[in-house]
Amino acid sequence: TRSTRPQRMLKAVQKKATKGDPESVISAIDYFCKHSEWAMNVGDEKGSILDSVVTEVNPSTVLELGTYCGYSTVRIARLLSPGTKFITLEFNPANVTIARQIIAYAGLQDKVTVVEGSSGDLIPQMKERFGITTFDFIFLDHWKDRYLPDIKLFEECGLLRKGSVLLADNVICPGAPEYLEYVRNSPRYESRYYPAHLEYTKVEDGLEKSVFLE
Ligand SMILES: O=C(NCCCCc1cc2cnccc2s1)c1cc(-c2ccc(F)cc2)cc(O)c1O
Ligand SMILES: [Mg+2]
Repeated sequence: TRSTRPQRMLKAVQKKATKGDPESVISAIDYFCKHSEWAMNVGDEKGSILDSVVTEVNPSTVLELGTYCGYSTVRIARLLSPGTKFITLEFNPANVTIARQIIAYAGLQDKVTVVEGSSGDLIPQMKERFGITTFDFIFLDHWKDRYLPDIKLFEECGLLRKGSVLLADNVICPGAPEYLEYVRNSPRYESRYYPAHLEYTKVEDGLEKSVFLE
C-alpha cells in the first residue's frame, strides 16, 4: 500500500541527512517540504524564532504538545543543556513511530521522551508519571482548539511557575482566536506576538509568546 507523508519524510532524512547531526536533519526536512511535499512542521522561519526563545529561556523542564514527525522536537532538543527534562506528546501512534526514528537519527533520543496520548489525559499525569513539578517552557503545536483548555489545565494542575514561558504556533493560521484573546487579556500573562508565515508558504502566521506572572 501507498506510503504516508511522514514515512516519505523519514526516508528523505535517512537519504539526505548525516546520522547524529541535528542541523542536517532539520535541513533535510525543510528541503523535503520545500521541494517535495508540504508538511505541517513549524518550519525554518518560525523555527528560528523558536530557537531564539528556547535559547533565551534556557529551560530545565520542557513540554511540547504536538510532536508530529519530530522536527520541532529536534530543533528544541539540540539547544538544551544536559540534564534538561524534555517531554513531547503526540496523539497519532503512527507519527510517534516516525518521530522516534527521526529524533534517533539526529542522535537526540536520550534528550527527549516521546509520549503517545492526548493532552487532556496526559497533562494531569505529568507530576505522578514524570516527576515534573513545573514547566519552564511549553511549546503548543497540537489541536488549535485545545490551546485554551490546556493552558487552563496547566494552571489548575499547578504546572506553571512565575516566569514559565508558553510559545504557541499557528495563532493566525489555522488560528487559535480564543487562546489569543485569553493570554492577551489575562492579567496573569505578559504576551507578545512574533509575526512570520505559515511554514514553507507566504501565508501570514505567527507565534505568541506568553509569560506566566502569578
Ligand atoms: O493541525 C496542526 N497541528 C496539530 C496536529 C494535531 C495532532 C495532535 C493532537 C494532540 C493532542 N494532544 C497531544 C498531542 C497532540 S498532536 C497544524 C496545521 C497546520 C495547517 C494545516 C493545513 C493548512 F492549510 C494550514 C495550516 C499547520 C500547523 O503548523 C499545524 O501545527
Ligand atoms: Mg504548527
